[in-house]
Amino acid sequence: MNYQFNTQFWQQFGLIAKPYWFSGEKRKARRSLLLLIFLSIISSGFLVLETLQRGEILSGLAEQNYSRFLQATLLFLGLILIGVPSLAFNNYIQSNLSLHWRRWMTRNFLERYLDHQAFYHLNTNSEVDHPDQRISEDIRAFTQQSLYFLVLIFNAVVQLILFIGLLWSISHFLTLFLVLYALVGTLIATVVFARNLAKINYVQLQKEAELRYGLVHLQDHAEAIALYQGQSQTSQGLYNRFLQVYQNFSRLIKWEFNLSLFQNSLQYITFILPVIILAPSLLSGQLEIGVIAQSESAFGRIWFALSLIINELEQLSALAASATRLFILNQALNNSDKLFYKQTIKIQESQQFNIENLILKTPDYQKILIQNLSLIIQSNESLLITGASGVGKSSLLRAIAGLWTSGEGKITRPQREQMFFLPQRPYMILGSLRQQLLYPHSESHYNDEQLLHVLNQVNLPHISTQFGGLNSVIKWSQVLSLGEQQRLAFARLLLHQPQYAILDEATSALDEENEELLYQYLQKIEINLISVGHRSTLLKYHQQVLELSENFNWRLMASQNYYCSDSNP
Ligand SMILES: Nc1ncnc2c1ncn2[C@@H]1O[C@H](COP(=O)(O)OP(=O)(O)OP(=O)(O)O)[C@@H](O)[C@H]1O
Repeated sequence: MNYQFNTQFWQQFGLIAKPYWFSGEKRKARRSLLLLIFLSIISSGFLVLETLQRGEILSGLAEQNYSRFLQATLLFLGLILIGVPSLAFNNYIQSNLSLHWRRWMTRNFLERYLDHQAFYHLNTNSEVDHPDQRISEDIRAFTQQSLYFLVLIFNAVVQLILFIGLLWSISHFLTLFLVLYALVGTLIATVVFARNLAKINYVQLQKEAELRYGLVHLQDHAEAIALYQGQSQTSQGLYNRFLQVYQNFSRLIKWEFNLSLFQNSLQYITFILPVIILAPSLLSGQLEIGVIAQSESAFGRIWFALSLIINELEQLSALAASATRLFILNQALNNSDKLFYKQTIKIQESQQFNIENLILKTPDYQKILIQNLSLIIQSNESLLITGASGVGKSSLLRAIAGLWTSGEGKITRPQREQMFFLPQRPYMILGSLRQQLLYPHSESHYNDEQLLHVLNQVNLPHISTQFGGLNSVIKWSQVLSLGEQQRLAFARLLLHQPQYAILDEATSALDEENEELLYQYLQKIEINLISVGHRSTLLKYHQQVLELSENFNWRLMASQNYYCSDSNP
């Protein structure tokens, strides 16, 4: 991980920042950026002229010259009329542009996160922790802070150019002294503080994400934790997560304290420096008092420009941490299909279904689950997969889906759109009952009557009225029993009517009567089944049985023979 502001860091930064400015929105984005730069010039010009006029007002007063005083005051008021709206508009454009940038980046990351099911693979990669936080928090910080610094640096450069002339005309020595002073300060700040602060900020983001994840986990598993009476263990776990946040933040506070000492020491000396250096010229009558005020202002502005890194080091370190986290996520998303696993099991799409010499391993390649499996499922046949817990039944389904590719051999199967998977744990989306039924599609080709009919078919005639109709949005996973959720999942399957239904213990929570009802519907509409299950009652819906056993052994037989064999389920 890179915590230094070196070339590599800036390359990574550029890689994250660049795409938006070359995207379909580039014209609008660049126009806003140009406007922002223009407003920055106006605002900086306003600051120079306003400084000069303030000096003039003071000099007019000291000289007791009424017309000089009046002219300077009127000019000052005129400047305010132009300058103040420019400053406000400047902020408005900056916030707006960063919001658009954030929208674009969020969409871009989200699309790639969901594309090719990268979210599934990323979950098993420890380097890319908490992609949720990277997509929400880090993108927000990155877009806001990048523009903030861009404007700040631009303002600094403009003010440097404008004020350095003014200060140079007052005192060469003062100008040179200030430049040297700021350079030495920046060097010390970068070497001593920057690297440590960026690292601590990076860890802070990580720890905050872990704490938030723990709290969300508690919310998601509230019932299980309450039934186990696991509150004290959970509370301890959450507090431990918070302690890590606390400890790292304490380190951050200490470093910020040291930085603040350093910043303030440098800063306060600059308040008195111009007066000390120019005092002899003022006392000897060479300079007016107004010039001292002008030089103080110019000195302050130049100091602001030159000490940008020193003064903004905390923010810069936070930006560096977010940029690094986004860079890592970006890289993982770009390589999600090849980064984590070697693609070894071949998948071929066809109307046939067969498996040839399959060796299936866990994604970390540490354990062989199935060795040399070959089978054919005829177009009018169904397959029941059975075997002891943990032998690899669900993993075989993952390989068929293309989620796990670790191993060897070839799987020939129809396109994914023609296959419908019901996973072991029913998945209830956050949405209405209608969306629940239509999932994973969002557009409905079905009217209310058809949706209610399918609910009836899966023996859930009551849930629509019980929970406020098809459009009511509630936490379905909390209000429906496991068996009801499994029946709702079947309703989805009946609506979609795929060529193949892949059922991973999809009726495990149902009584035999309900299970029979659902399987009979599937048989009636002639969907090919690949089921994982333990009950002998399932045998009659499948023509073949694949039994997996320990030490990656397997046997395949016709279901009627399996029924008679001595190790039937
Ligand atoms: N992401 C993973 N990384 C490494 N190993 C895994 C992963 N997921 C599962 N495994 C391991 O793979 C083996 C097979 O798991 P699988 O879920 O296929 O078992 P199963 O036969 O379906 O069991 P059950 O009947 O209990 O659902 C298990 O030993 C499990 O620990």
